[in-house]
Amino acid sequence: MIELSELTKRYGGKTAVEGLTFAVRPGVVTGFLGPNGAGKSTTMRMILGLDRPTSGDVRIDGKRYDQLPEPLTYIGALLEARSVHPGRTAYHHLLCLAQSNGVPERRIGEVLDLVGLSGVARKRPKGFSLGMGQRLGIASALLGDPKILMFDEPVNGLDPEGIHWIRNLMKQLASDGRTVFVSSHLMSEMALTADHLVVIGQGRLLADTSMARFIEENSRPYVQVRSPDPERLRVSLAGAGLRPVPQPDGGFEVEGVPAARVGEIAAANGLVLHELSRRQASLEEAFMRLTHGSVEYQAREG
Ligand SMILES: Nc1ncnc2c1ncn2[C@@H]1O[C@H](COP(=O)(O)OP(=O)(O)OP(=O)(O)O)[C@@H](O)[C@H]1O
Repeated sequence: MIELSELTKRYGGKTAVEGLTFAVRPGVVTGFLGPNGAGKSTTMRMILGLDRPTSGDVRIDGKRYDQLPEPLTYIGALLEARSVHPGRTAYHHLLCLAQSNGVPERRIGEVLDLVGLSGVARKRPKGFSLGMGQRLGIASALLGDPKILMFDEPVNGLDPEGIHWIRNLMKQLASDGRTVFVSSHLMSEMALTADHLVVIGQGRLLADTSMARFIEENSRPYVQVRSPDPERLRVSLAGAGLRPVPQPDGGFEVEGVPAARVGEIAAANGLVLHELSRRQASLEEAFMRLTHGSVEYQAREG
């Protein structure tokens, strides 16, 4: 478990993270979301002891990072910036990490196998593709067989096969009972991967809730309905006190009513329907709605 308590970080006059309190629990994938500059990387760096909090504190299974005897065996992380010594082979890179963390050498073969890099173990990572580099980063994170894993933008720049692989790996790690904390800007990907969400904006906590509740609380469900006779459908729905919103495909979106009621109104008016479905907004729409007020860098609408 990762526990943050009133965590605050200031860089001069700039407050990057302010009073963050939340816990990341084992057994589920927890997504970490926030607009650009919200403070996600700063928070992750503080969890790993790479940045000192101005105030507040972070505990990894009850201990501060600098109190962990062999940190890699407690928490493994993939951060955005890759830090691999250019002169070392993939195997040698992992060997150095293993030796400084009391990890037996045989574990290197296991993690290389797990991430699919056994064939290039003796090659230097400077010739690796982005996907191979990410796999090596993940091998480093898994090396100490830690109970807690943290990934900052793990799917950045990966092809669909690589994205699919990382998604399944994270789910597998969580179902093994590990704590998995992952940041990403790809909402559709996050919706497929995370069970729980922590959302921040301008350094402050905006939400700490399950994926399903987050979407439900930050979006309104609606009914999508389509008929070969759209004008009569519109008149019938409006006559029943509803507000059908026309869509480009000739259908309507209707808020604040169950799908069954829309079907009954259509039947009572002898209307044929080609579509009647209940829709929930996507994670992306829910995220945009929640964070709208805390977006720091916003492009002008063209
Ligand atoms: N070393 C630093 N010195 C000064 N300001 C910093 C430093 N690191 C981060 N910041 C500022 O703190 C804020 C939070 O940055 P951070 O990189 O943590 O955000 P983020 O949520 O990870 O953003 P992104 O999604 O763009 O990666 C930003 O306004 C950033 O400019």
